[in-house]
Amino acid sequence: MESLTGSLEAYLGAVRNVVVSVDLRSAIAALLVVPISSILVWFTVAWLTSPLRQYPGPFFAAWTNLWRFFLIQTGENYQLTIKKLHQKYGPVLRIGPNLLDIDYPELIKTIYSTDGKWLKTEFYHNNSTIIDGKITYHMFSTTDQVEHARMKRPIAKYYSIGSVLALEPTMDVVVNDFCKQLEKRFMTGPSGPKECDLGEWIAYYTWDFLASVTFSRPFGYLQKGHDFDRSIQTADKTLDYFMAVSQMPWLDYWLDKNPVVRVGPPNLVHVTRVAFESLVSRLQGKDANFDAKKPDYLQYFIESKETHPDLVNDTTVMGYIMINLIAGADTTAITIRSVFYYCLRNPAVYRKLEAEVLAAGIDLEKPAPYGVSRQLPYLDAVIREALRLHPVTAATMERYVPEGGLVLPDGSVVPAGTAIGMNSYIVGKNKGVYGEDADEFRPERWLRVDGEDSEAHRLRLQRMNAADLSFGGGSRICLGRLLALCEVYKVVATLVRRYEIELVDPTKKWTIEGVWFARQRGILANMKPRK
Ligand code: HEM
Repeated sequence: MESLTGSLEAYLGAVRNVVVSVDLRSAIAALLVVPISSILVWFTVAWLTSPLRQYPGPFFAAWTNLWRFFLIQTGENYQLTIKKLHQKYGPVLRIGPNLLDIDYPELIKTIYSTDGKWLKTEFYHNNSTIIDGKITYHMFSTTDQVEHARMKRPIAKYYSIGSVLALEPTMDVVVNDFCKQLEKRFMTGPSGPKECDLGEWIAYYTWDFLASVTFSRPFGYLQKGHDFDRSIQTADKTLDYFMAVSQMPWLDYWLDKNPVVRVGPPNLVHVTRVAFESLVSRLQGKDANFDAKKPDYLQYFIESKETHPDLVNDTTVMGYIMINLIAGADTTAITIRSVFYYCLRNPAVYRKLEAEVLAAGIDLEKPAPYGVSRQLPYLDAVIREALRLHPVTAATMERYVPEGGLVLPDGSVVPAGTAIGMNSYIVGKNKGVYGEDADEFRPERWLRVDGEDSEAHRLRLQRMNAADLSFGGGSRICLGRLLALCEVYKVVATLVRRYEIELVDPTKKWTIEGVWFARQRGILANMKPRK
């Protein structure tokens, strides 16, 4: 009897447990089902009612920005995928619930305009710092046109060709130092000639170059021969963070700008410290690196404090210094690498370039003057072609469509508030502008061809120039482009003049890392001095 009662109790207990667990499971299910189904309904309604539904693109991209977020993690595959999708779907591609990437070079002037109506989107916002507890944007990342004009006005003139050329004596010191190090370490040193990771060394050159023209003091990468403070590596990580998080800008508030635990990329500690020390010692009149007869950007920026006391203070100057370094070093390195990589893989091109540079009367012992190198048509064609085929940035430069919408060439209207833009990597290869061989490196396309009269060449050039987005466009066009070009023309002409250069393995392809700054690796070269 006792055992029967025990079994009954055990049975009832088991039934109770089942009932309780069934209740709990249904409660949990109810709790999950409601929000999940609401989210699904919300996404479905948004998808069904979106005015962008008419534009083609990958299925998931129309639902969530996560599609781009994950694709970006695959590096170069991102730009290759966007290119393939354009080939499949045509010039208008929906790559986000509210984002269109278009390949209409004829709309560059409209979207990247100077009328101040096409605002940058929040894509740019995480490129910012917290100062006095407040998120602070700089000239590249602010989306507010009035604030942008206030930042740019005091210093714009220092990026004109006149101001840039005043820095040429300082540039020459860095170019000479670059050559000295290459010769010592890879050509004539005690260990004899050996192969050089030219891509790496170009980065040492550009970082030291930018530091020298900015505050008359190189970081020392050339002298030390490696990324001794890991700043170059850190800058790469920062850019990769920028590109990933920019796909869903709100993420930055949870990560880098999180007030409790910061989960952002590493800080550029050493670069910031050197910049800060230079500013302080200059303001105190104790900067031993500065020669008052040789201007630098720090001097220009301090001058801007006097000319625009209402707009510029020491914090602004620090921001100006940092943007010079961050926007200027990797970008120019990528361009110089492209020039050498493409030319050295195309012997006929390289031979033409050598012939032109060697005939230009550039002194073997001195860096090529900008005035001379800028006048060399084939060098110019080579640099333009490198910027076209491998532009520094390989992502959509997003802008908001203003009031009134945008009528596309197919007659459809993109409503105001849509994020839209072009990608230099895509428009630079537009076959309507550059021809069927747009995917090939052919500098001759920039020159007059046999049988082409000067008017036809002028018109063709005009069309290619209008489609050139390698430095962006409109009121947000690259501020440092003349400085960058000066740096690139000088160093390419100097290296070609002084050395015989060849790739260790001309058949080996470089690898690309990154999307916003598509950085290349694996450009190994052998070099020897010209007789
Ligand atoms: C070959 C080298 C360079 C390339 C290809 C390049 C490319 C670009 C591009 C494409 C943009 C526009 C981005 C956008 O609208 O989304 C830009 C903006 C900018 N660049 Fe460069 N850049 C180069 C070198 C430099 C240098 C040397 C500096 C300064 C020392 C610099 C400073 C800036 C600044 C400040 C902006 C923001 C301009 C604004 O929003 O008003 N860049 N650059």
